[in-house]
Amino acid sequence: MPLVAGIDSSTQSCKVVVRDAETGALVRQGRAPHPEGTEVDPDAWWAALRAAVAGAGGLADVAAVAVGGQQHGMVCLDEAGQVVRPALLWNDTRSADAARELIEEAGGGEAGRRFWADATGAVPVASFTATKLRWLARHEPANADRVAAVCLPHDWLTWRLAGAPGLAALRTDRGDASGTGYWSPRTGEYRLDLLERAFGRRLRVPVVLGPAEVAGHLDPVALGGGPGGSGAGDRVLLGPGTGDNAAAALGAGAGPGDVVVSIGTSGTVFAVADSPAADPTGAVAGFADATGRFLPLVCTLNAARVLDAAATLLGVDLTRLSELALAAPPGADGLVMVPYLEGERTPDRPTATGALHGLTLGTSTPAHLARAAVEGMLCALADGLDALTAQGARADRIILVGGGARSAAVRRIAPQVFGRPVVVPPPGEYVADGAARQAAWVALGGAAPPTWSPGDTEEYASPGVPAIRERYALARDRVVDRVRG
Ligand SMILES: Nc1ncnc2c1ncn2[C@@H]1O[C@H](COP(=O)(O)OP(=O)(O)O)[C@@H](O)[C@H]1O
Ligand SMILES: O=C(CO)[C@@H](O)[C@H](O)COP(=O)(O)O
Repeated sequence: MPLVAGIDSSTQSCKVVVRDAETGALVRQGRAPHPEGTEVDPDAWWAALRAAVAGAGGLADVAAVAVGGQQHGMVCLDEAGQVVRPALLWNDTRSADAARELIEEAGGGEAGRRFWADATGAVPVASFTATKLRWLARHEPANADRVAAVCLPHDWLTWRLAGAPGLAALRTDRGDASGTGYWSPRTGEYRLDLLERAFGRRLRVPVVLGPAEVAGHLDPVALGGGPGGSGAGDRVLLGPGTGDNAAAALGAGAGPGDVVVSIGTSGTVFAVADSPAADPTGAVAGFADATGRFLPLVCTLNAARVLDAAATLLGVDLTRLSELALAAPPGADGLVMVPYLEGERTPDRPTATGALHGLTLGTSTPAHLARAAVEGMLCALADGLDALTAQGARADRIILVGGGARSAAVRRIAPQVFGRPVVVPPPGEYVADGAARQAAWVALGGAAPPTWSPGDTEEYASPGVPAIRERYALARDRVVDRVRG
């Protein structure tokens, strides 16, 4: 019974699962929080990973481990492998002007967007690593001068697990490479000319591995002694890892015809596809997946935290928020929340703020506000679903995952907003599970990852309520920008 471990180093926390490689049965798990903020010292991820591994009983008995991580984050290393400055995360919007510049420099407008979509599968937005490199070059030239290599959160953590054995040992995978803005899912090759265009010079980048290739071995001393340490670490295989959405697709067992809607810190809507996407509108990012296929994806910056914010506004916990939302009628009698609390990426409104429309004496109740928060967050994702299907994705089945899917209100209101049923797998850590399934593939070999039972899914069906989205569409663009300073 070989065991494998999967690690999810996502925005808000690090989660570790240890599973049976052949059956997928959960053996043990651990978790630890990440610091707040859109700029984070990678050492904080490492500390959280160590704590989560210790909570999961260590890695001494596993055959392989793989890391799924939040996408796009810019981790800059100097020649000695030291981190140059705190990482800028996917939800840090300071590089929005850099994204606009890169599109302008490629011809601007439709031509500029098409250039990037054709070259890299996606139109630059502030989330992507290439725009963060441009920001660094412009705003922190002394730091920029020190950078020798750039990698992503999961690449860096895999490298740390290997003992940080020099920059030449950095490894990544197709899924995460496809979110950098300087790798082409269509050709499977880096576009270092585009990295140079963004940053001003070329940098060392991780080697891109195939889906089940070995990235190295766990360094026996990397996790230290004690309960988190690995006793027999020198033979523990490291998988290539991947971005958290590609890992979630693997963990949820998504296949052709499935659309996954993930409600975590980000809201994502994505499909597993056989051919690469290139959407010049920029709504759909044509990423690669973790199995050798593709992962067209729409991402919003505002998802589970909209619910957190609504609960804070109302002074209730998330369970009560859900009860309140379900106590108001569909459409909340016309109260609409536009949920751009962090600015927004899809649509591209990096400096937008949120808004409440439709306040009357009748809608000024906690239940209406709770319902408007759930519906507004889901409407933004429904727009994403439309964009995905407009690019040719099939949506035979919608699978709802992520922390926000633990909300009964989200599960029950989603079919009313999406206009179709949703399938909800048992509550779990699908990113960590996907990383574990990749680790099992690395450990067991074969042409495809092992088939693991998905557990009992629940289907939520309810007639669609088109008025919810119609009203949201009237409100969506009526927001003001953030006040600077
Ligand atoms: N019962 C619940 N109802 C609503 N939201 C929830 C519930 N449980 C967890 N969450 C939310 O899920 C989010 C974390 O989701 P997760 O997918 O782990 O995020 P990430 O992977 O981005 O770190 C938090 O914002 C948390 O408030
Ligand atoms: O930027 C994207 C996808 O393009 C985000 O989905 C990040 O990958 C962060 O994910 P979570 O922490 O929300 O899971």
